[in-house]
Amino acid sequence: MSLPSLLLVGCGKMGGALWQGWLERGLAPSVILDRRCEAPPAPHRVVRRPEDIPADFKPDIIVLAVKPAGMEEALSSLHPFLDGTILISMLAARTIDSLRAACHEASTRIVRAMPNTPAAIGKGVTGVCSPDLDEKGRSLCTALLSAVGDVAWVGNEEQLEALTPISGCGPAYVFLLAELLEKEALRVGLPAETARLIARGTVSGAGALLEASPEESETLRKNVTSPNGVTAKALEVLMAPDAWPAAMTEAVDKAMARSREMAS
Ligand SMILES: NC(=O)c1ccc[n+]([C@@H]2O[C@H](COP(=O)([O-])OP(=O)(O)OC[C@H]3O[C@@H](n4cnc5c(N)ncnc54)[C@H](O)[C@@H]3O)[C@@H](O)[C@H]2O)c1
Ligand code: PRO
Repeated sequence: MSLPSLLLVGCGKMGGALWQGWLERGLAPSVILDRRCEAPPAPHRVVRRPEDIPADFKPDIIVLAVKPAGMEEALSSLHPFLDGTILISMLAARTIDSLRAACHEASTRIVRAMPNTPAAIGKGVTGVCSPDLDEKGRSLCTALLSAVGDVAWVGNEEQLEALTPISGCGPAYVFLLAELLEKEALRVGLPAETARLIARGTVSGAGALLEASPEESETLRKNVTSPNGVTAKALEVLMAPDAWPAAMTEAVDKAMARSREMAS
């Protein structure tokens, strides 16, 4: 597959993960704009200032992955490239209306997306919505984003905001679990190297099983849990209503509230 003509703006944690995922599939953005991208593997494609983008470059798609606070500045510097393009914003807490306003009068079709960092290895999940796209535009975006993982089109921005604290933030919750398991492994007396190996292997192995198995996650959990056995004792603690279920609800609510606060 070849990519559409693509300008990636912002190549930090998230933009860099997308870039890495595309590169690993033999794809590459036509131009990457990042003011501090240090050691790019394809330097001829990377520019640090919008003035250094070739004036005759006409991107089909611009992927915006700067911090939400940098939206206006980035889009105003991109004005010569916005007419007739599709802009896919990866920004949390920036609405389609605010993106459109920041494009001023340009005839840009706006797409709002929420990716996650496993895109770097082609295992991302990206939620997407747009009121502006026809079938062809949707297919183009799907082709681009499905190169780095699963794509879930949702009907409106409320749904996109709802999935942000689940899939956008979700990898952080899973990495935290790996950190905590490693700490516990150390606490119960395992050597550091073993603690790291078994914590990472447990989280990544469970993730891989979840991916490979047709079973529900609940069934996979029950498969580990012998009646009246060892796991059951641990889950009594973790699954108590005021433990993980309550903590997860509170975490998602707090993340949603922060997203709304950042949007206002
Ligand atoms: N990190 C994640 O897991 C994640 C997940 C989903 C969505 N997002 C969204 O992605 C966006 C980027 O987040 P991040 O974590 O990658 O941040 P980051 O700070 O790591 O990356 C932002 C990059 O943008 C560059 N940049 C800033 N202003 C620029 C400009 N005007 N022109 C060119 N380059 C510019 C910076 O140099 C930096 O490399 C955010 O809006 C965030 O909401 C992040
Ligand atoms: N990372 C971004 C944040 O923490 C958005 C979702 C994941 O704000």
